[in-house]
Amino acid sequence: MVRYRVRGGNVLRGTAFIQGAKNAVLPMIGAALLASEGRTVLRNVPVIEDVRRAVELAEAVGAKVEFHETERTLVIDASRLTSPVLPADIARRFRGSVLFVPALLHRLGEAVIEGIGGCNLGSRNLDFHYLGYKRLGAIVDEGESVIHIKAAGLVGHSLYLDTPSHTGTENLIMAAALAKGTTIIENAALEPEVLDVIGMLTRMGAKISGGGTGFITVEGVDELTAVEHTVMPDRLDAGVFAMAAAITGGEVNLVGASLEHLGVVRWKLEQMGVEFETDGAVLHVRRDRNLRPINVITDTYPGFATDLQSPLMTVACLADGSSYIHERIFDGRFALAGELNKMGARIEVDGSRAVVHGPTPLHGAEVTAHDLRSGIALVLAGLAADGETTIDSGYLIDRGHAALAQRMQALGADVEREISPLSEG
Ligand SMILES: CC(=O)N[C@H]1[C@@H](OP(=O)(O)OP(=O)(O)OC[C@H]2O[C@@H](n3ccc(=O)[nH]c3=O)[C@H](O)[C@@H]2O)O[C@H](CO)[C@@H](O)[C@@H]1O
Ligand SMILES: C=C(OP(=O)(O)O)C(=O)O
Repeated sequence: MVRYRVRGGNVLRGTAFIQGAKNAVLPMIGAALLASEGRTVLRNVPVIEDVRRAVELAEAVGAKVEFHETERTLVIDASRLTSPVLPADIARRFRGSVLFVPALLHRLGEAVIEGIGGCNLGSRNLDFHYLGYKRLGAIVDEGESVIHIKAAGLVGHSLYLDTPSHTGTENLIMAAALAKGTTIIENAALEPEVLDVIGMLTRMGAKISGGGTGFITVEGVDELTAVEHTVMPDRLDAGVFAMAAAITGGEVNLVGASLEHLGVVRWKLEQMGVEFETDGAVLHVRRDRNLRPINVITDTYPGFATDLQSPLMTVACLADGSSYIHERIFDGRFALAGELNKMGARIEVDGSRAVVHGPTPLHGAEVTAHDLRSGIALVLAGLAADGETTIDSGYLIDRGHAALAQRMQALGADVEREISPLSEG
């Protein structure tokens, strides 16, 4: 029912406040459920739909949760969990629901997964999670529609991930944190969000070493304590606002953005002609020359983040020449190309590779978000387009970006969020 309306042509200037990281706060809510006493306080929580769903899911399993949205603070009391069931009507609406499983296994001895949601990006398997739980002693019954996991006390073991899964690493660390004995996780994810979650778990009393090396050791402890933790800034939100400045030839100050976390994304944007400068704790971004084309291959961190590949595809439409994009993480991320082509782009897709023929002036059109990042990529396209762009299925954008329209308006963009009876999402 949510739709974004963007009228293009305005150059973005001013200050944007970068939200706390969606992909850090969701596992942290899962981690908070591991504490059987006391109240956890999470600060810098992004006010996004995924967090609202996570609050509903935590309440569904028995936790008491207060989301003080104005203060961007969550207070979670998980001293009494009452149900192992992750109900389909909530769990199917976001991916982070998968991060509740370790707490349910430790606290209630079982977890019942009626459905897992998240962006529709092609195949999104969970086999590393289930194999890991099994190696730690759980019984996993993968039924047609319901997955039932039982564990009468997990025991440490050596684990290996075929690829460094982000949530897989977080889940196996949480499962190992309260297991008996030592767990080793090889080929673990290196994303900054994973390190922030390890930081929180460590303060809760978990014994975790090797974070950021790909080889993590977890010594199980008997209990974890509720703590206060401030969620790291969202590097994907920061990347999007940097690209919004870039695509409009503007100049913005990003408060709360970490240049270090942008990693390769920063180097690629610089090659395209975008300038970054840190001014103390503020990141200054501007673009005042023609955009150059770029080659991008997505990868797990520290490679180019797949979640920023979609907005980068939009920026590439305006570059002077052909850009080449190879998507290596998800097989269903190029639905965006068809939407951008409706706006005048010339993008050819061949399997996991795309060639963006720039520069193509974009014009407003009625387009659809297929997932969170294609949605925000279409907002960027609308900013650069002639005329008006409407983006249906706007709920997907609200899953991951807080107060997007207001923050864009503060930079001078003409972006409105509206509730439409005609569209879905
Ligand atoms: C809530 C959250 O943090 N979501 C992020 C997380 O998703 P998520 O944790 O789901 O992504 P993963 O890193 O697990 O998945 C990456 C790839 O590994 C495959 N795979 C993963 C697990 C598994 O058990 N088996 C398997 O084959 C997936 O199909 C996919 O092709 O990382 C993605 C990749 O950076 C990001 O796009 C998402 O924003
Ligand atoms: C893929 C994403 O999210 P999720 O894993 O929550 O679906 C995303 O944030 O772009």
